[in-house]
Amino acid sequence: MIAVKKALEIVKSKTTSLGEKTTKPVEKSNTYRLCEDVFSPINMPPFRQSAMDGYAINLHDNLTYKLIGEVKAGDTIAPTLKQGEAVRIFTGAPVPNTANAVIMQEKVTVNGNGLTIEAQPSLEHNIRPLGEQVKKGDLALKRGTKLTPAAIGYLSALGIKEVSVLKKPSIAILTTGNELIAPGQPLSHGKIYESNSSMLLSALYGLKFYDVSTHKIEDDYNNTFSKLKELIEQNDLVIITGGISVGDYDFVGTALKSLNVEQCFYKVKQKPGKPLFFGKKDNTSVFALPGNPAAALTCFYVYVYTALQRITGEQITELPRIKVKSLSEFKKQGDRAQFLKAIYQNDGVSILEGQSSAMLQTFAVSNALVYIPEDLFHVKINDFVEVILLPV
Ligand SMILES: Nc1nc2c(c(=O)[nH]1)N[C@H]1C(S)=C(S)[C@@H](COP(=O)(O)OP(=O)(O)OC[C@H]3O[C@@H](n4cnc5c(N)ncnc54)[C@H](O)[C@@H]3O)O[C@H]1N2
Ligand code: MOO
Repeated sequence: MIAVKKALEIVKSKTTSLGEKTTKPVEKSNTYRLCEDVFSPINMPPFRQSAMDGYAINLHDNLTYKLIGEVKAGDTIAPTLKQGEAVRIFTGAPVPNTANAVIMQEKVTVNGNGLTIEAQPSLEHNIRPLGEQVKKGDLALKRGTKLTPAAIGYLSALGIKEVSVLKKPSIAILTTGNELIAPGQPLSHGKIYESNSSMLLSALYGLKFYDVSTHKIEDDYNNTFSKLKELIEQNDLVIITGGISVGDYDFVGTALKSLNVEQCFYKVKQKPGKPLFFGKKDNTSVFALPGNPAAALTCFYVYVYTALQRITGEQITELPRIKVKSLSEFKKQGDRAQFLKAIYQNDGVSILEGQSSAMLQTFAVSNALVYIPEDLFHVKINDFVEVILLPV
């Protein structure tokens, strides 16, 4: 059995960025990282643009101008202004080449064709210069930039429709157990509804991993072997739940061994999630999570999350951890490190009742896990504890 910290170090050292490229439509590239520099195909803005609703003028040394026309957003033909002339103009409209300032309408007096301004503006006042944001051919976004809604808007504004990004992993979830029935089917004695696949699938979707398939097998060695062989060959990450403990019908460990999956660790000194397995076959990472649902989800947030961040080339690979005052007292039994379901609010963290690894009802209302290291046995009210913030 290895310590939590050591297990996390091993996950980090054994996982690395996939380094494969793929092309995505820009609107579907949120959270992907650019794998190439993007150069702007246009000047942005592509023309001298009015920043205000008002009047574009061709300056002269007098405060009165003659109105000769109008330019609105989208107009492609521009009037020609002589010195001392003005046109009505609107925000976003192209400023005629013959105008050199825009005066907002609140600062003028209009009298028929005559326009009087309050004071002489500076040259190019209220005009967004051509290429102010980025010039044609210049670097728009660097390789490695994580695409956010703002970045997607920016690239779209440059007319870019597709981006070359780092591929995200293809992931398979495999649930094991004769007792598992799909929700919607009648429940006979001895059976339970299978819940780990929808739980892990939604956690992955929440983290923006969409290339995920789910599979289910019964407790049968040959099926376990052949299904795992197929999934490991076809995916970058395989997440198994159940069948990893020491029961006579727990076949996952032996099947992984026969498939020559390198065992990086098996069994961690923690509660829940003691029988956690992590292994590698070529470039595929394999996690066998305990079947107990709360143990499976805890291991997902602590270990699988970290592997996913490493595989996608992120610098920060663990969920945020903060030190917060405990609003509860907690006495630990045993000497394993513990991850306790908890609710974090501004004034502190409450450790909840009902910490069994078989139960999800406590987890369902939690937004944090309190980490109790191996050498901590008693948490008193107002003691500072380490809190892992869950992405919920
Ligand atoms: N003699 C020992 N027995 C057990 C030990 C041990 O050290 N010695 N460890 C216990 C611990 S701790 C855990 S955790 C479990 C893990 O066992 P497995 O990973 O082999 O999981 P299963 O036995 O297949 O299932 C455990 C539990 O979870 C339910 N389950 C499984 N899959 C799902 C699913 N997809 N959806 C919902 N629920 C699921 C399953 O029915 C069991 O109740 O081993 C202990 N035993
Ligand atoms: O380690 Mo198990 O996950 O406690 O139930």
